[in-house]
Amino acid sequence: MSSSSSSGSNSNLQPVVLCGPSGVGKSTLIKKLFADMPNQFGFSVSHTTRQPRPGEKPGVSYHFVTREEFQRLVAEGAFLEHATFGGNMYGTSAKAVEDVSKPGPDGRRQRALLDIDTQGVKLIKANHAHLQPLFVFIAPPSISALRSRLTARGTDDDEAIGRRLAMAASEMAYARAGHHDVIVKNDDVDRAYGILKAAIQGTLQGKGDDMPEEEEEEKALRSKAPSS
Ligand SMILES: Nc1ncnc2c1ncn2[C@@H]1O[C@H](COP(=O)(O)OP(=O)(O)OP(=O)(O)O)[C@@H](O)[C@H]1O
Repeated sequence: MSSSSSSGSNSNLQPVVLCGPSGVGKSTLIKKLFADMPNQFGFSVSHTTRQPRPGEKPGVSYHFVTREEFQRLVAEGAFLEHATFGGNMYGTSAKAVEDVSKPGPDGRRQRALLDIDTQGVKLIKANHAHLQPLFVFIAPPSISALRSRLTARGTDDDEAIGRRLAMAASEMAYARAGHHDVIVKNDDVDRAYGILKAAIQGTLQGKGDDMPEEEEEEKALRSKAPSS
């Protein structure tokens, strides 16, 4: 684990990368972190090709760019991840992540918090290793628990849940190979949050939880996932 020094209130500005299957509870844990440690963490400002909405401030809400500019940034490898939603392109640049820990107008620095997928983790490791983040994998107690959570959340139909589970199986295989600094098994939210907080504060001994044993269902799902 490495740390950066700062003159602000945060002594450790190492970016935190949270990664884990859809529905595993990343947003839930992030919400707890923001409530428990207010003003210490910040999200990077994304780039987008969509038009600003009333009240949105360039460079604050988003970096608004043209499609050409966006494509140029993609070609330069500037993004840790990018995707198209509803015809508009969105991306998280390495520079935007670095900017989080630079002093803002009030002089305060924040620690960047990223919620990205395994593809993004691989890109950081391959092309943006200088960010030196703390890589945390949030693991489900089991694939069947993840299925129940996704079903209970009620935001996806069966087909989408199947796709998410196949993706989850491949992300879990990547995590089992030891690419993350810390594993947090989100069985009980408060217990999981305790481990996450200790990892972020640098007081965790070891690498957190063990990955759950690979289940037969997970193996079968993995064969259906796009290779990542
Ligand atoms: N430890 C837990 N036990 C049971 N349910 C949980 C737990 N943690 C989160 N949940 C529930 O699981 C669902 C998915 O959680 P959440 O939306 O935080 O996942 P996510 O990882 O952010 O998903 P996505 O990547 O799709 O946005 C929510 O309904 C949440 O309340």
